[in-house]
Amino acid sequence: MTEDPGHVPGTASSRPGGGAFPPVPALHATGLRRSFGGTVAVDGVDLLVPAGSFFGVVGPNGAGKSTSLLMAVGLLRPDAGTARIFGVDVWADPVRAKRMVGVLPDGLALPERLTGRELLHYLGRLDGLDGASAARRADDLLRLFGLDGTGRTAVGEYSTGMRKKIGLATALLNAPRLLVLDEPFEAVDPVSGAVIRGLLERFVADGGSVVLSSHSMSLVEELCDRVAVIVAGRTAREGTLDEVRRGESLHDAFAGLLGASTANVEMPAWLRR
Ligand SMILES: Nc1ncnc2c1ncn2[C@@H]1O[C@H](COP(=O)(O)OP(=O)(O)OP(=O)(O)O)[C@@H](O)[C@H]1O
Repeated sequence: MTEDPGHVPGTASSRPGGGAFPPVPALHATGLRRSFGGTVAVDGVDLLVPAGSFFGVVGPNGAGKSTSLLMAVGLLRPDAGTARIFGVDVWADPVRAKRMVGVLPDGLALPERLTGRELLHYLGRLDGLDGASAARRADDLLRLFGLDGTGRTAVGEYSTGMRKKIGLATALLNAPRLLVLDEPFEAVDPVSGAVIRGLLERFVADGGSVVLSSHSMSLVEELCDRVAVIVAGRTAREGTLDEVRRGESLHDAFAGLLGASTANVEMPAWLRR
């Protein structure tokens, strides 16, 4: 079943009888579950990302954020659960669903021997762009991310931050309506970080939707209007930023959900001077 995928993000659809459908979410995942062998990675994650929102996903290491995002965009098959992008089921109609989303997965595998420009041009052509458009978008994106001086350098020789930026460029290449970005600021220098941040804010201001996972609570607090906290494979709390932090800082709310404290760190005796 679909939920009116042609609907314009952020607006209520009207029907002839005068009533209004609720706006179609940019992303709606329910009951996601996934195990790897004996390890339960995700054990009941729900994500409701309204169209036009800037949505943050936070959680401790190993909580299941990356696995949940992969399932939500149709890159990893869940053991159970559903995921829809603008109402289109990512498993029933993957081509249509994937056309609307740009993804930066964790540990993105890239063709190592291509230059950044060749990679973007090639992916653009695979996405159906004509040669001139693919070349123009490749050049625009390389310039945007400060990679236009990389010349003949193969992606395999890129630094960690450069790989993150070329990954982001690939996510933007097909001008998606939704961006799902797994730790987009990780390993990125401060100037590039500011560019990415400005770009994402502009993307949302223009009607796009963004889901990003991050370990930076301050960044999530500054950028996101909605947040999901994933703990031990489940959505522990989800809502507007204020609903999730409940009068505290996001950091304190997060630590509280984990029952964690950094006040009394037990230093092993052998490490003491
Ligand atoms: N391909 C895989 N094979 C086996 N186990 C996996 C695989 N992918 C993830 N896991 C396990 O699933 C759990 C959740 O991992 P995941 O990467 O989704 O967590 P995360 O919240 O994104 O963590 P981090 O913040 O450290 O990136 C972990 O226990 C991890 O070891």
